[in-house]
Amino acid sequence: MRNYWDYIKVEELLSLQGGFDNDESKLSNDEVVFIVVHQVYELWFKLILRELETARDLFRQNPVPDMKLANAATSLRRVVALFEQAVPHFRVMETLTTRDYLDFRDRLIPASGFQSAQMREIEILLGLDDNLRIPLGREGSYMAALRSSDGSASPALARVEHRRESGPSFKTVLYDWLSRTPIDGPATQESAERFARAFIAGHEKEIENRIRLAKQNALTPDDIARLEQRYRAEIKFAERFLQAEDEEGLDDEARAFRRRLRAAIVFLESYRELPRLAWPREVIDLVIAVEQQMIIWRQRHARMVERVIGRRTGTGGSAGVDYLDQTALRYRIFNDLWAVRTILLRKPSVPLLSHEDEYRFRVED
Ligand code: HEM
Ligand SMILES: N[C@@H](CC(=O)c1ccccc1NC=O)C(=O)O
Repeated sequence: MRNYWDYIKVEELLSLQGGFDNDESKLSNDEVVFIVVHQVYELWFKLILRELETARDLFRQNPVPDMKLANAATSLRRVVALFEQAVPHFRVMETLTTRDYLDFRDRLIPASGFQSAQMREIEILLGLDDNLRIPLGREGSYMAALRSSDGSASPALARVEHRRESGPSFKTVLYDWLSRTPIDGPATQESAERFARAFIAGHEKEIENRIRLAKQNALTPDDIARLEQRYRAEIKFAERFLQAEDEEGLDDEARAFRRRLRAAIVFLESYRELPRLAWPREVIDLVIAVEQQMIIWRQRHARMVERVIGRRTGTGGSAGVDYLDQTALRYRIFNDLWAVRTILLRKPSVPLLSHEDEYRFRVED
């Protein structure tokens, strides 16, 4: 007969909180809290990975079926909800006082959350650039930290190695998809760059207007000079960003790709009321929401760590909170999506489209 305990595997699940010696009777409530909070996180990470993989596989198609964008949004919305649920969960860990935790902490050395394979898988699947990674301080790379203490392979290492080899990152396939956006006409380099030029002109006009208003309301001549300098820097940023002149070492093809990508993001954000652009824009907004939640997760973990162990060295050998604060600040994946929000224009200032009708609903025959 079908029953709850056989489906949820309750007995097996409740037998997994015994720590290194698999004997929960030897553990304090504090240590069982420590273990259970981690296990709950790993289950949230499991669900996040499933949804990110579904979204990645969807965008891996070329063309990406428009009818499937709603499914991608559903997966990404669930990832946001999972992180939003996981972040406050650190509150349970904060019921541990520093002294309570120190009662069993030394026995954990050198184990660390730095060895959470699924967190690494989430970073890899999203597309975190390895060049951004901050060394832990003990090993050459984050992959080395996944080896057993005698240097042998581990299930965690196998899991992460498999993820690294299991296809392109979500960022890669999403950016490829965006670079194929038909911008005010055909999906060509020329139409992308023509739109970018028109947008830059609109941006410059809007900023000039803001400088004029600032001059009318500024307090002192120094204020005017400072504000004008800032606004002119914004104009320069918009030009360099849309012409992809802000990145060193790009060859012509890579620079042309960056220009198509960035023009597409600006285009989707600027005309999102056009029906055929609505879902694509919803997707890129959800990608920002996912990355925002991941940054908040890192921050919330670091504040919990600071509350529980202060700024002492981590069991994994890192500088502890100082290391964690750096990763929260530096680990960014979707910089292009975030940067566009600096240059978007008010609706009256965006360029008029020549092929607006092509973005209205088409009656599929
Ligand atoms: C009392 C609770 C905790 C403390 C004191 C703590 C402390 C630390 C410290 C100091 C590090 C830096 C690496 C090291 O030197 O060990 C770290 C890394 C990490 N911890 Fe925790 N942690 C705690 C709970 C958790 C929980 C519940 C999770 C959930 C899975 C977690 C996940 C991670 C991850 C994924 C990293 C690697 C972060 C990165 O490299 O960006 N930690 N933790
Ligand atoms: N790195 C933590 C120890 C720790 O939190 C931990 C130890 C074993 C297994 C998971 C852990 N969680 C996160 O790092 C610390 O320095 O206290």
